[in-house]
Amino acid sequence: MEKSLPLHICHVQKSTTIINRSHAFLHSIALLALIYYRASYFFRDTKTKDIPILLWLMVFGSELLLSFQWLLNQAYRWRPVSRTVFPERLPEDKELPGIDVFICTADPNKEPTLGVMNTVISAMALDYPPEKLYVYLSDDGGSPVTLQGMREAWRFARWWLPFCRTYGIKTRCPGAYFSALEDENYDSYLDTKFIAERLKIKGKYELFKEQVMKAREMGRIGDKSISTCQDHPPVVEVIHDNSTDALGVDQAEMPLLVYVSREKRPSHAHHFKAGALNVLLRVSGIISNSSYILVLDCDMYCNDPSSARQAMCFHLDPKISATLAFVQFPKKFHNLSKNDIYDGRLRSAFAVSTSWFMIYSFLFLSSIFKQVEEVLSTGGSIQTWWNEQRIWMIKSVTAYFYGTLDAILKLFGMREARFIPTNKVDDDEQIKLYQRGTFDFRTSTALLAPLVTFVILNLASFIGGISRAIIAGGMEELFGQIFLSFFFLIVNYPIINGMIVRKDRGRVPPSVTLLCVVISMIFLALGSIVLMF
Ligand SMILES: O=c1ccn([C@@H]2O[C@H](COP(=O)(O)OP(=O)(O)O[C@H]3O[C@H](CO)[C@@H](O)[C@H](O)[C@H]3O)[C@@H](O)[C@H]2O)c(=O)[nH]1
Ligand SMILES: [Mn+2]
Repeated sequence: MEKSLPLHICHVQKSTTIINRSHAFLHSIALLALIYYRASYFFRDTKTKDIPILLWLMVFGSELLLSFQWLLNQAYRWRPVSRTVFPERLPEDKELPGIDVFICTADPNKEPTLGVMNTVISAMALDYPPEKLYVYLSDDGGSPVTLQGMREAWRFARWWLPFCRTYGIKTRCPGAYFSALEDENYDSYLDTKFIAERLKIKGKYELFKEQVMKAREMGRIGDKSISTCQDHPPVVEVIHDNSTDALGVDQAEMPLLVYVSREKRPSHAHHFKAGALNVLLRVSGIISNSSYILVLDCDMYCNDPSSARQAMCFHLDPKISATLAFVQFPKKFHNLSKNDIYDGRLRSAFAVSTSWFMIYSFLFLSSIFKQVEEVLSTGGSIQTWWNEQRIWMIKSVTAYFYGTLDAILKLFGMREARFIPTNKVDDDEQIKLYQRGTFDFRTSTALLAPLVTFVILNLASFIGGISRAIIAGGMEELFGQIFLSFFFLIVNYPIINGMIVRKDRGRVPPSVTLLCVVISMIFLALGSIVLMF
């Protein structure tokens, strides 16, 4: 028997490993020195304690927290690897295991049906034996519009799938394929048969779009009293269509497509996406019961048709399959602008705060240089790093702050689990601002307030520091304060710009700025009270 070649190879990135570990070593020494300095304060003679204990504790607490975060982040820096797969070495199609694809949607208004159906179609069009592929959509909205959309998607897929297979189309999400087409102009290189076929399929796609829109209009008029998002009976429907309109393929060459809307009643907790996935497990257990499951959100699509086969290169490897739970593909975002201000690319960032001066400066520079090194070596630019800094600060004072608050409240039983699906409807004005690299501050006051307060406090700290240095001297002592607040201010210039300069609708509303000035004054007053003790 011929010796079987490996399905995948894992390479350790040697040079990155060395850089990461040396950096981790130096950085941890500096952190330990800082912690030692902070802790030694408590053993000092009370007479030499010039800084109030409360302040010391607060700063120490946040430094410990940041150090802990830093430590956790070392996990994926310790042994960076890259993996290569060889799908061509997989067993023959008839020996491949079945895959159940689970897609969840919750609300046809926030998650436009056309987008959800594009996800469904891209999953059906995966390069995998169709008789081994089963696509399930869970509709928590229980909406007839979505069900009708599924029937239309099925009809269109009968044209789309053979088109993709014949011409080896890489982008299997039709919406993405046709919109990318508009930007490119390479038709002169292509044969006329393909161009004609593509035109035909584009026509079918336009028709499909129209049908989905029509279903939406009908849904609006339909009787809302029978069922709502929160209150509806279960529906399971295997989508099929026996109409004889010129078929693209035989039914046999299409993956099975199933619509599932679980029963929801206001009196019963439905457990959000997790609850929906549980129901899909039960339904698929009866219909197909495949050994492997691919989970997608309704706003994702498979951007590489071979991804199912790629995943199988890990799952079918006898060396690791016994201990392998899941394969995770990196999320790629489409429509990212060049200067991606919201840092959608998802690289992680970190930093450590304020003046045992040498140690601080070392930690500050060490984390900045490490981050710059990582950004540049992963193909980013200085601009990317700058955006990451800003978004890290923004997330720290908003998302992480509220997340922590939420976790604490939940711990004390003062809050129940809640989930509001993200709005996936395209907002043209918002997209325009984003493409121009301008922040859109049209969001809740709760989100803006900590951010704007953070900026105002740093502004106060910067101005206060400068004037104290001028009036009373002592530039050396105040250098840390002045430098750090200046750094925060320039990184967050877009917020200052949104507060003061901009006049468009995406600016920071003046009422929010005013509110934050008041909050900042309260903070400063509290600070001075603490300083008095
Ligand atoms: O009651 C619900 C609520 C949500 N969803 C679906 O869950 C998915 C994620 O919801 P979304 O509003 O897009 O949340 P995000 O914050 O964008 O999602 C991120 O965070 C979620 C919670 O951690 C993860 O499940 C997602 O994969 C991840 O993309 C969507 O397909 C929803 O349709 C349901 O099926 N039922
Ligand atoms: Mn999402």
